[in-house]
Amino acid sequence: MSDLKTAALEYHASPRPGKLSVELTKPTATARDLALAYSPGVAEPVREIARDADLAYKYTGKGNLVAVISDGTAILGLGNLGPLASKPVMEGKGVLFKRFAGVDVFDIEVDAESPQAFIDTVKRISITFGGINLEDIKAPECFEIERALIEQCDIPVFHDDQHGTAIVTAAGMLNALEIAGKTLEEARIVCLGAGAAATACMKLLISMGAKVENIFMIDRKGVIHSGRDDLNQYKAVFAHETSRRTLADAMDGADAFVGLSGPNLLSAENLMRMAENPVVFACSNPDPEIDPKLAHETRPDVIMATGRSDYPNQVNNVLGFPFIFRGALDVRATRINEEMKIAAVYALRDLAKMPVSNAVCDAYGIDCLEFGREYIIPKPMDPRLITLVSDAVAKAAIETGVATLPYPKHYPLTSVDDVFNG
Ligand SMILES: NC(=O)C1=CN([C@@H]2O[C@H](COP(=O)(O)OP(=O)(O)OC[C@H]3O[C@@H](n4cnc5c(N)ncnc54)[C@H](OP(=O)(O)O)[C@@H]3O)[C@@H](O)[C@H]2O)C=CC1
Ligand SMILES: CC(=O)C(=O)O
Ligand SMILES: [Mg+2]
Repeated sequence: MSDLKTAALEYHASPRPGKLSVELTKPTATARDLALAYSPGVAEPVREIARDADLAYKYTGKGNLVAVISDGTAILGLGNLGPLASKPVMEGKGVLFKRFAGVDVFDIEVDAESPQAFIDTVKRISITFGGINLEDIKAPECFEIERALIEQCDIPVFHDDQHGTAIVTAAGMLNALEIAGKTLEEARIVCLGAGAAATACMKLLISMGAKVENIFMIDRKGVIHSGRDDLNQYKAVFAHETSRRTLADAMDGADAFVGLSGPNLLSAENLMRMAENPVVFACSNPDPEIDPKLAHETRPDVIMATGRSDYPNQVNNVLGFPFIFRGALDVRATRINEEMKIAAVYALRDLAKMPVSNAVCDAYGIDCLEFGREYIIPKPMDPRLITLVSDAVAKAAIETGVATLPYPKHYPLTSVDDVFNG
């Protein structure tokens, strides 16, 4: 077994199985405490909530509790391995929510025989939560699932692989193109993958200025173009007239490559076809579309990112979902809208240009981090993420009328410790 494999299995198994547990937030030392926490005292908040459902936010953990829910149909880039196998990833998302944004998580793996069964299950349990983070659900089913749940629930429902990924990719892409001396409006972009993450990433880039005719999206059958008659409605949006048919065709002269597909699908030969200062986001997890070492050897001018923690430029939704939900929960937003997503993009983009503290550099064993080819996007350990991204999201929710609470008195947050000092 490789060192990482052994260490990863040991990490998950010991000293106790898994990565998350439930903690108590109130005293339980005395009979009096128990009389308040449970019978008879618990009857009082029950009566209050029955009278006014909003009081669940006052008397229970609902307002800080997010469900991370999967059916296991697209676990990272590992494919459809079923709901139970997705549990380590869902627990992992819970770890990140809590560590970076103080958000409590129940991970829920649903063994559903159909998208409708999944929707029904999630809808029925949704009242328990302040928000729902859908995770690792494959396309195209994920689109209808998310749409139906947004419509049926009055709390934020957010498919992280779509929107979290899109927000972080857009922030990184704006910075990478700036370093390459190019613009989103003019960039020719190849997107390998046409599923949940790829569709949302390209849609967001288009809404921020990229031209659909400059985007070549590729699925297992090749380039998505207007001559194809096998496209579902989600892929058809990206079809345009072109004679390019293969990944190699699409890569000729491309300014940016975004990989949201699977491991080792981008060859050195195809990388060679790109324009100067090529931007390569090989975001498939755990194994990228091209090994960064090979990419750098092939193209010394490459601006390279992956989805992983162990290379520079981690373009991964970990930079999004904890802070986006933090902001949305704190103003009790009823949804996460486009304005909130774009506010998060700009907050991430701008943070990468600010000086980085020694503490963050130390956490990564790096002497110095400065905006440039090896640092286009903030590090997840940067404590300013909760300050800037959550604040931007909360403000955008208020400005667009989806917040049901005013701007919090304890904002902007300086750390996770501030979350309950409001
Ligand atoms: N870094 C990050 O933050 C994130 C990374 N990802 C990564 O993106 C990838 C896709 O995830 P997701 O969108 O949720 O999954 P989906 O199942 O929704 O989509 C997968 C897509 O990849 C395409 N694909 C798979 N193999 C190939 C191939 N050999 N050639 C061309 N296209 C291929 C599929 O094509 P077809 O439509 O023809 O089946 C499909 O469009 C995963 O590797 C995942 O780890 C996802 C979210 C976040
Ligand atoms: C990062 C992530 O959500 C994924 O690879 O699916
Ligand atoms: Mg995912």
